[in-house]
Amino acid sequence: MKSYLVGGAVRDRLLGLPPGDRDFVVVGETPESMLAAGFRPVGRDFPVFLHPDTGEEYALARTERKSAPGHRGFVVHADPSVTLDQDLARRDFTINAIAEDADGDVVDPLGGVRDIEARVLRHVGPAFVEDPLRVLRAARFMARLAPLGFEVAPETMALMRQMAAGGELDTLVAERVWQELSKALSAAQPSAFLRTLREADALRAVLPEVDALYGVPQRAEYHPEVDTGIHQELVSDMAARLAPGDTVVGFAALTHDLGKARTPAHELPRHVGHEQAGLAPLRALCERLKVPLEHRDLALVACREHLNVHRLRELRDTTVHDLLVRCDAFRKPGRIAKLALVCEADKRGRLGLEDEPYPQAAQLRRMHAAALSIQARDLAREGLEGPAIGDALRKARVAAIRAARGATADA
Ligand SMILES: Nc1ncnc2c1ncn2[C@@H]1O[C@H](COP(=O)(O)OP(=O)(O)OP(=O)(O)O)[C@@H](O)[C@H]1O
Repeated sequence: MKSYLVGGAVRDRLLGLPPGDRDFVVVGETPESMLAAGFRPVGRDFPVFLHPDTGEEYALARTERKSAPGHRGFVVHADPSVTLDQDLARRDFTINAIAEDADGDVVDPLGGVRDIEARVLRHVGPAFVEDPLRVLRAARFMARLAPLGFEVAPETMALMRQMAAGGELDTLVAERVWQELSKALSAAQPSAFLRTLREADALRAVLPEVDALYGVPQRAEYHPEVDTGIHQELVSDMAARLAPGDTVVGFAALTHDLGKARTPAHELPRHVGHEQAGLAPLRALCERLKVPLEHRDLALVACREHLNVHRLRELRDTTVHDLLVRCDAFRKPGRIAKLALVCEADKRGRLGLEDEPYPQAAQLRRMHAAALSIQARDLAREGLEGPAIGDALRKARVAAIRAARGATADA
């Protein structure tokens, strides 16, 4: 059987990045011959099989023809006559269209190696425009590759702009958009995702709530970067630095200030009440993209509470307790550490303030741990019952928060 390693695995090896999943393309076979060789079929859409021993994906070489709008309207043609070069030519970017045979020899008819060396993300051919998802893929590859010096080729950007202007991005289903967004958030530089989409005039179509923050001014004494859109980029990159790969933290960091787009013009550059104002657009975004619950819940908490965490040192002990209750921090204890990371990213995601200390993060974690260490069952053991337990629990937790505040101040 003639098979080649293709796609991300070859690209990442040539870039010296850690290897991810390995995908193979198979030439000269049929579904029947694959099954006879012990491969197991995957899904219905594409002729893809799993290797009986390694579980790795082997896809029959294929060509595709566009038959309807959107990313679904493809007729796939996979028979033994399809060549490796034909399969590579249907791919999105030259750096993703490099194959490697079993001896480690590289097959590169589209100049992917040259583009890797030149740090260029370039489309393979004119069929690029047939799948609007590729605009988002370009942006998420940039979130990963921009720190390595990559840029989108001007002719590729021109096609992306054309695709965005044609309105085809509206046909993308929520799951695909979320998949690309979450991959971007788990990369080193999520801001490159936003910048690339903006340059293609495509951010408005997929994330209008996020796009709306560009050009909205903020007070320069707190935000030397001034533009709220630039702030959300800096915060997203800071979150990726503080919590690498954590898309729950990353999504909350990206969306914590959405309310600032709703400030009436006569109140600018102040944004009084933007925490509450951000909840509605955030909910709309989460519903539209079917954002997973854990992501949505932390984002809502961070949107609502980030200013409270910033001024933690001024809050009364009872107020800190109520903040923890609002965050559901006694039933979902992992949430507070993530909230602290989002708030730290917010504070340090400002031009020139990247290395400012943020003692509130440790203080919040310490207060939470102290309050969490007191449980209702401990009080029940002391003979308390009914509503008395609730009152005693609150008092004991508030006292624990007070003690932890002192401990933090002494530390
Ligand atoms: N929408 C698409 N249009 C054209 N080619 C695609 C598309 N999606 C995937 N491919 C091809 O399939 C390969 C595997 O896709 P996949 O989404 O797994 O990305 P990848 O390149 O392996 O990167 P990563 O593993 O970082 O997500 C790509 O490298 C590309 O060659």
